[in-house]
Amino acid sequence: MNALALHTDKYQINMMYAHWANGTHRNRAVFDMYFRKPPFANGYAVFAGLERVVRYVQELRFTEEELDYLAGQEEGYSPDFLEVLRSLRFTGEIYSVPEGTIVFPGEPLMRIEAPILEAQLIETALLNFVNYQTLVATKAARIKHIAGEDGLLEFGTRRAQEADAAVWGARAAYLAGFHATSNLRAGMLFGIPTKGTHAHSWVQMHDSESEAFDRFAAALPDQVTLLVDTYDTLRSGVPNAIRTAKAMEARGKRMQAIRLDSGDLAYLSKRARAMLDEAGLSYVRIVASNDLDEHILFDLKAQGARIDTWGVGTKLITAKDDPALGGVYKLVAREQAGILKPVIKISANPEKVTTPGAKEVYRIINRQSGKAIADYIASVEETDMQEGKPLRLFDPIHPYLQQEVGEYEAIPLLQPVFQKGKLVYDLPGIEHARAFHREGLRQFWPEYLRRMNPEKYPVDLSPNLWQMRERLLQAHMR
Ligand SMILES: Nc1ncnc2c1ncn2[C@@H]1O[C@H](COP(=O)(O)OP(=O)(O)OP(=O)(O)O)[C@@H](O)[C@H]1O
Ligand SMILES: O=P(O)(O)OC[C@H]1O[C@H](OP(=O)(O)OP(=O)(O)O)[C@H](O)[C@@H]1O
Ligand SMILES: O=C(O)c1cccnc1
Repeated sequence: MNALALHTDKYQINMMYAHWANGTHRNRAVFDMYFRKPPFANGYAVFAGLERVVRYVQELRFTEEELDYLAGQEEGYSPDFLEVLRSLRFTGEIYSVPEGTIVFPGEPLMRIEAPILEAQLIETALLNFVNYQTLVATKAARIKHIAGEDGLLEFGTRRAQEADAAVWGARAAYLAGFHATSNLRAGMLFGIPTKGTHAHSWVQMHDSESEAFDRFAAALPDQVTLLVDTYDTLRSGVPNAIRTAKAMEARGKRMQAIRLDSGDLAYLSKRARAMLDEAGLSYVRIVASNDLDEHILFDLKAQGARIDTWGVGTKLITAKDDPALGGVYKLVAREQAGILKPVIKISANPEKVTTPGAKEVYRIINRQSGKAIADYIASVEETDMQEGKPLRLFDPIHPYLQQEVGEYEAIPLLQPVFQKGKLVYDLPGIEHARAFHREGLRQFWPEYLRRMNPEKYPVDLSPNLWQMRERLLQAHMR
């Protein structure tokens, strides 16, 4: 089940076949991956999915079963073509921003340079991995932004769009600042912390709530979080939890928390906090869950809710309010007579006109403030920004919006990941990627990071690139 070469759209194989039939399948091509609009009307996205992409590319090969399946297709692919597929391996270059990077619309997140046969094959899988993981990481970052230093638990597996989404979504949430997941497989696969409380069924399996609480505490004395809303949160759940906590104290143990899972979470948490404090149990924390997202968190905090840890499931793992990131993979250069020539895709919508050529992205940091001013896309041959020469920044759609910058640092965002088909990138561990993400956020003024109506962060083109795009546009308009 791990074979993923056919995890692609049929049109990719058909184009690959037609290239092969015409003898052009070894011509080199350059593709950019980027998105046009951040999800959730957020100001940015959090890039995720590279680890999955690396594993996929490393293992990319057609199995006999896959080749047999292709041989039976109505297209009648020639056996000689299937032989070419049998020996296909990725031999090209992939550049990518690291996982956890704060990214913006219109800038290349990945650049793929390879024979067209390979570059075309991997499009679908790369978009599949990066679109989903980036979406969930971005949703998680929004929730984290509101939660601040509170605890955040990922509870989404039961509502996720199948098993892969559950584990990679749990990883994306951790990358963006969640503290643990309830999914043990994600914990094992990625080395992320796991946490669990108990369900209503535990209470219902006993003759009384207090018996259920005592038996749970006896079995797992160091990991006791009791769900207090099975019958009546304030009349029975919290008083029973207090009795159990006191009995634990007599055995030298401390209850960790209670969990609220229904009703008015602001009111109930304040009342529960007061009851716990009055009983001398100020160390017992309060966990809340029930269809939470960043908006409800914001509201609950505004109401003075006394919640220490938030369990978030459905709305995070399914990105319920904006469930697809529209990342695309567009051809920007192709080999002609042995050299790579930029190509353009024209659209009546100026935002959809592609930016031709192999490009690098630089994050321009103001040396005085240490904050990011803009991202600057230049052709790979341009070196002005590495040499610190003054830059003219202007909006590619509204070129009259301009500024000059002198004292800056230009950080290249795209890193080499594969070179001539070999992995040259040291994949950072998840803890490292998570810390990198947290540090990256510090580079941005809060105006770009706020939950509602964020400022638009500038993503600009170098004058050279802009002129080249204009030239190609004019040439096609004639
Ligand atoms: N004080 C509050 N302010 C804003 N939203 C809240 C507050 N308390 C709870 N919520 C949210 O309101 C929604 C209430 O969900 P729902 O209508 O299912 O009620 P419930 O209390 O869970 O009922 P049930 O007992 O049927 O589960 C949830 O998304 C919850 O997180
Ligand atoms: O609400 P979410 O953000 O998706 O978090 C996960 C939910 O899963 C559990 O509920 P359960 O499966 O028992 O269903 P219910 O509480 O919705 O009835 C848990 O009690 C949370 O409420
Ligand atoms: O551990 C929990 O409390 C939990 C796990 C999954 C879903 N809801 C709650």
